[in-house]
Amino acid sequence: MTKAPILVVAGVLTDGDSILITQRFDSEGGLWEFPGGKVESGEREPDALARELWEELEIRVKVGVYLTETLHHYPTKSILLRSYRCEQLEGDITLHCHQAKAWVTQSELDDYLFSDADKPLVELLKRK
Ligand SMILES: Nc1nc2c([nH]c(=O)n2[C@@H]2O[C@H](COP(=O)(O)OP(=O)(O)OP(=O)(O)O)[C@@H](O)[C@H]2O)c(=O)[nH]1
Repeated sequence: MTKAPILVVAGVLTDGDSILITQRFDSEGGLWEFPGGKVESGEREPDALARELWEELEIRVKVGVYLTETLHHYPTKSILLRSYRCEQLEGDITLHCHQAKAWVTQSELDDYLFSDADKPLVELLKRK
């Protein structure tokens, strides 16, 4: 039986020309992604994203425009990844759930290995 996809929200934070990306721990595959996480039952997506960015990075954000969504089937689960632009309002980034962060320009995105679900978003950001 096919399981329902897990709804995940991801935030695209920018500082000038740079975009924030975060790297999972090696024990979780070590791939790069956009910070965010699973939407809890009854939660609005922007609220979930703001909560996740607080939990993961200790920053308060304003969630902005919706960017895109990708339905990706991993071998053991399916993810519906929905991304939004975010503006940092408060806080200094402190990593709680990732091993590294990087601020990268559009052209540098190709230098990082992303989760498969993120590839359409990466392509979109390279064109923006
Ligand atoms: N946050 C985030 N998760 C992503 C991205 N791309 C992607 O495939 N995922 C997957 O989506 C799922 C999100 O899980 P998570 O661990 O970040 O969410 P969470 O904080 O709510 O998890 P928890 O269940 O450990 O509390 C993971 O399986 C992760 O690998 C992405 O760009 N950002």
